Amino acid sequence: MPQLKEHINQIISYTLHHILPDNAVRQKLEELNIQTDKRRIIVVAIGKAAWRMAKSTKEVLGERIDKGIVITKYQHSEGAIEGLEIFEAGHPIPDENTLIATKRALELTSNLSENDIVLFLVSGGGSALFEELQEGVTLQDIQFITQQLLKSGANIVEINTIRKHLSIVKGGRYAQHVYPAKVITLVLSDVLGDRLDSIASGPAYPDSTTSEMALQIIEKYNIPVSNAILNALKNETPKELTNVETYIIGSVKVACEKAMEKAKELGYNTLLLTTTLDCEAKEAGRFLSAVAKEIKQNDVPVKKPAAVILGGETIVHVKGNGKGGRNQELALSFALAIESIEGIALCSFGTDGTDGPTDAAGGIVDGTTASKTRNAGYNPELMLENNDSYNALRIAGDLLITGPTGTNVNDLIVMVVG
Ligand SMILES: Nc1ncnc2c1ncn2[C@@H]1O[C@H](COP(=O)(O)OP(=O)(O)O)[C@@H](O)[C@H]1O
Ligand SMILES: O=C(O)[C@@H](CO)OP(=O)(O)O
Ligand SMILES: [Mg+2]
Repeated sequence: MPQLKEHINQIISYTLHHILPDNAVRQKLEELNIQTDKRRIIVVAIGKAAWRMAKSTKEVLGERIDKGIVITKYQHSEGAIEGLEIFEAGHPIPDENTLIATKRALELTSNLSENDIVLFLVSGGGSALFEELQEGVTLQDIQFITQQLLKSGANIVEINTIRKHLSIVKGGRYAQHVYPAKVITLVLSDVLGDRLDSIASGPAYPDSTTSEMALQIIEKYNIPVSNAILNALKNETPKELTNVETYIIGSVKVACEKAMEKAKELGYNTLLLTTTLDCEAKEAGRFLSAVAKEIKQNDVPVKKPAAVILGGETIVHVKGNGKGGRNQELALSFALAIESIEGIALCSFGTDGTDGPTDAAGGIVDGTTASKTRNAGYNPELMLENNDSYNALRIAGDLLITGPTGTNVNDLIVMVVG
């Protein structure tokens, strides 16, 4: 069904264009009237959307910015921004450059006074990109624990509970560093339910998680850690901060709305199924195949031609040694369940343009996908089992490749039944 996939592509392009943070940043800064504030302004931008958020901020505030820094993932900077220092670092595992860049951010925001504002631009990815180590914790410790957590099936709230308690800039501690300056934070949310203390591990937000919770998570997922790490986890994060002001300027809900808008324009009956999908990726794929078949056969719960939209972040228990991501895994599982059925297509992708440790944003599949992989001599069921969704979809020619998008509001799924 080439036309269905073409429509999905149009829905995706439209959505990605309309969820760039530029306008939302501009609007919020104007609404807050920061230009006229007499205090000195220092910009600190972290995350995968940091560059674009900083660029729009510069466009609005110009010379009002005294100094600033952008810390983003490799290949996510789009060039120089006058007056701001730009750093790129490792994600999702922090590296030496994370520490170097963060050290610089801390220097730029040291010894501040009540006459200063830190304009903190936060997007997902910030946890790996903004890190200063607690005494007794090494970079290798953080890298190892992050690796273990990422493949354990732990969700991002759980992962960040650990990250917050091991860090001296996360979980509200960065706000303490800049005190008594005011931190005004604009947040692009990539966490379900927009939990501000979880997005980028909430460097300037009171932490709702505790050391006890962190220790329970270590136990729940059997993460091997030393006594030094257990001790570090016992350092409690701040639960109250008096110098922070926080605003959410975008989330997966906006992405879902934009996708619905374009689908309607293309003539589809639309259904927003959820903005909080959070189950195992391949189960979500299988479940959605059942919804698609119901629509195809009975026009239930929505009449054909139908576009069903979902937002969220699934999880994967990575057990195999293949290559993939949660969106590709969902798409492959869906493709297997609708193999050879016509009139159904689905795309699941990360709005940041990267799904797992791959160069794909996700997968865009239909009833021909699994057969194409099979006809090339591969076994797509085994590949799914081995968490090798990237190669299964690559062989079928059904990866979605966008490159870094400039934004990051979690994952979007567009399913169409014609
Ligand atoms: N081979 C694989 N198959 C499926 N998922 C994987 C695989 N390898 C890693 N992942 C998942 O990819 C996630 C990280 O993906 P990424 O797109 O970078 O996340 P985010 O955009 O939230 O930073 C990990 O949590 C892990 O569960
Ligand atoms: O930085 C983080 O903690 C998470 C959530 O905000 O982002 P990402 O999943 O993109 O790494
Ligand atoms: Mg994420």
